[in-house]
Amino acid sequence: MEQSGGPAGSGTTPNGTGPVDRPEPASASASEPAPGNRGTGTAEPAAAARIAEIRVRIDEIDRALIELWQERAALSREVGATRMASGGTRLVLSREQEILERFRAALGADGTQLALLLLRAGRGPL
Ligand SMILES: C=C(O[C@@H]1C=C(C(=O)O)C=C[C@H]1O)C(=O)O
Repeated sequence: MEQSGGPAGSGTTPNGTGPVDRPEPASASASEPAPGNRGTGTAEPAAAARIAEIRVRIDEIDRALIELWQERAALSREVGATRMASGGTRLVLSREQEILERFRAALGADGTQLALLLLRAGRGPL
């Protein structure tokens, strides 16, 4: 995958002053981290240990997000089916606007994009 922050493999940010942002070495070399630190992106043991610890929580959060995402989509589909079976509309745009605004207020422009994906997950593309 393309790395951001400078030309591939340059090892510096665009102005050359920022932190090093180079991809992991593809194969064993002098600069490769010790085996216990592999995959953390640093050869410094204390930093590698902290990164591994934080990643445990990140993985928990990701699992919860995926589960909540799927639950929300199923509930949204159920609302749509219930409404249509009762002669109602498939969508309620005023409610979708409220949700978009909720996410925008909390997270800014990325929140709007996230809410659009959430809404789409529950009803498919328009
Ligand atoms: C779930 C509903 O139906 C649709 C889906 C929505 C959603 O995923 O949040 C919101 C509005 C509706 O277009 C609802 O009306 O609450």
